Amino acid sequence: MRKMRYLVIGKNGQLGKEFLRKLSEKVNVEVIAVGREECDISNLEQVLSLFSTTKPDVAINCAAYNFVDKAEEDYVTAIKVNSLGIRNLAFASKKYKSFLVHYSTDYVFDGMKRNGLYTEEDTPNPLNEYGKSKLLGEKLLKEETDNFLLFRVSWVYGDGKQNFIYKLLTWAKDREYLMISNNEVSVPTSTKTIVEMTLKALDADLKGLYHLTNSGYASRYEWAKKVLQVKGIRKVIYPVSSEVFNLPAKRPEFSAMSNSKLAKTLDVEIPWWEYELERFLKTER
Ligand SMILES: NC(=O)C1=CN([C@@H]2O[C@H](COP(=O)(O)OP(=O)(O)OC[C@H]3O[C@@H](n4cnc5c(N)ncnc54)[C@H](OP(=O)(O)O)[C@@H]3O)[C@@H](O)[C@H]2O)C=CC1
Ligand SMILES: Cc1cn([C@H]2C[C@H](O)[C@@H](COP(=O)(O)OP(=O)(O)O[C@H]3O[C@@H](C)C(=O)[C@@H](O)[C@H]3O)O2)c(=O)[nH]c1=O
Repeated sequence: MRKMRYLVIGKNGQLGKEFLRKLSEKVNVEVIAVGREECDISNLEQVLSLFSTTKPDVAINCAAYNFVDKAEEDYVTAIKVNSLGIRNLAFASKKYKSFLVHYSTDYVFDGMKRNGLYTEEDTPNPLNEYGKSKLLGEKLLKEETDNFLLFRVSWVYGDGKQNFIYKLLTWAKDREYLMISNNEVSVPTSTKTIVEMTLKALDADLKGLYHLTNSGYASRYEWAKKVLQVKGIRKVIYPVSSEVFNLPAKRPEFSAMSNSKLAKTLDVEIPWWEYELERFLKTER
């Protein structure tokens, strides 16, 4: 029997690394992984050549331009990667009959919802260039193929530097005290949960759009307090409004998404963010 062939695109990012770790535990699968050096997703020729030589059953796209503040100026790169890059992957997936898994973000929402968590039915309205480029990526994906799983994830952390926990721990080393925003609320979500739920969704032959987060929600201040507590770091930490940082990109105030659709469809309990965070911090490599 031919082995199931997975293609992981963006192997050097935090999510890409977690997929490689998890897939290496699986038997009877073949895993091909590429980084930006091997395939720049904004380049259609490179993408087509990758798919024609590998012909994956499932392509998992972990590549993205994630620099939220930088994207305000460098929106051309953000669109090339997060929007046109996804169209390239979707086009190639359709041509070579692969199933495509892709990830979007809570930053497609404006954070103004006041009656509950964001569901898949809510209308996106991104506040910043990064969010706009990711939303356009979603649209182009759906235009090119219907053979996809699209997960919106939020506040992702794992083995890497492009996440809030890494930044917080660096600030805690360098600064006398910390100021952390208490008017931004979403769901810290681990790469481990994302990978486990994605693989379950693939096993269950799900298709379409799902919000994939850990359960519950928190402000950045609550998240930071929990990180320092678990790590045993004693540091003065003040809750402040994000406005004091005067960052280039506007961020949504409340972008927490509900994972109910996914949890109910798969009939699973998705770990609470505090539980998952503690597990991550205690087993960090
Ligand atoms: N991090 C977060 O907080 C969140 C992430 N997401 C989404 O989750 C997914 C995974 O993110 P995450 O693992 O955190 O991302 P990372 O930033 O850790 O990794 C992204 C990877 O994409 C690669 N990349 C960038 N541009 C290109 C390109 N043109 N062609 C090929 N590869 C490229 C980068 O390569 P290089 O190393 O060379 O730069 C990097 O290895 C992404 O879709 C992201 O938008 C959604 C919500 C929150
Ligand atoms: C400098 C500083 C920032 N902050 C806050 C303000 C700001 O909103 C936030 C910036 O942290 P980050 O750079 O990790 O945040 P950001 O890059 O906006 O994180 C986002 O990344 C993209 C990719 C996503 O898709 C989102 O889900 C989300 O994870 O931290 C503090 O609380 N204290 C500080 O001292």
